Amino acid sequence: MHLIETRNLSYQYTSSRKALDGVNFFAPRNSRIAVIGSNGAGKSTLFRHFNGILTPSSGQVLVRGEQITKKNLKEIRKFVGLVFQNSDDQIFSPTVEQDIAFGPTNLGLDTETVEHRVSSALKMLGIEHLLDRVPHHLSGGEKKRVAIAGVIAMEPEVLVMDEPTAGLDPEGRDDLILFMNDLVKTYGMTVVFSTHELDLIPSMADYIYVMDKGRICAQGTVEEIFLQEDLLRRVHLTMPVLPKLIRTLQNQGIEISMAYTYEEAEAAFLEAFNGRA
Ligand SMILES: Nc1ncnc2c1ncn2[C@@H]1O[C@H](COP(=O)(O)OP(=O)(O)OP(=O)(O)O)[C@@H](O)[C@H]1O
Repeated sequence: MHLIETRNLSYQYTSSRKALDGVNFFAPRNSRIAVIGSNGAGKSTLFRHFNGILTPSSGQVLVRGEQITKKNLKEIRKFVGLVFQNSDDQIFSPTVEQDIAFGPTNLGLDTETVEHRVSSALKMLGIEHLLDRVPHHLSGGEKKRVAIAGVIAMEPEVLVMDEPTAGLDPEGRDDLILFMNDLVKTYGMTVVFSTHELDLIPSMADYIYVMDKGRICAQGTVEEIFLQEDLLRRVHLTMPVLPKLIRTLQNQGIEISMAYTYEEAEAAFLEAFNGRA
């Protein structure tokens, strides 16, 4: 049984084109899944189905094998935490502390547990110093961390993040990648996210879904997707810079292994060029 599964999921806002059209998606336990696609491809619409914010026009959404109903909605939202693309849609309390406490308090947890959850979430996101700040006065990157902390404080088993790296500075992005990987490795969580920063995906995901015009047009491992240059071009995406450079060198007859992360590329270049003048 998958933690999240959609079967032939379609969704239509009031406009004529379907925002989702027959989407079959699944997230197994302990996986790191990237969903990519150009603007308007349907990524946010898909994510909003995972915890019942949107209800399918047709098809099914199953969470732990169960369809989402009014009765299990609260339980589902505890299980699947969704971080919105725009942090302002998520943050509304007068202080950061109150904002992060909002979710756990709503779960009916006692004060001591709520305090513990809030301080752990602040620590995990490295934002203890923001505790008393007014959320709406924070920078974009700070707001993003607060929004993620608020969801983490609910201790979901699946964390769904819509463009989590957008607006973060380079250090903030690196911290987020380490944090996400730690959630999966140390806490056994499942992470599903969307991004336009394809270069980051090899260090953040094991599996990729490619969306175009409301459909899943390809899916596979990082290697399987990023070597399909034609497919990426067709859906208005570009191959990440490291595999693209290595592919160019290979096409020029240089013997070098394909690589996707910085560390892999460093090893591949050293192996290929070691000893050359
Ligand atoms: N509230 C809404 N009302 C009407 N149409 C909407 C609404 N939200 C999204 N859409 C439309 O649904 C389609 C999918 O949008 P969605 O936001 O899911 O795309 P996305 O892949 O997340 O895009 P982006 O990368 O720009 O965030 C688009 O055509 C969009 O215009």
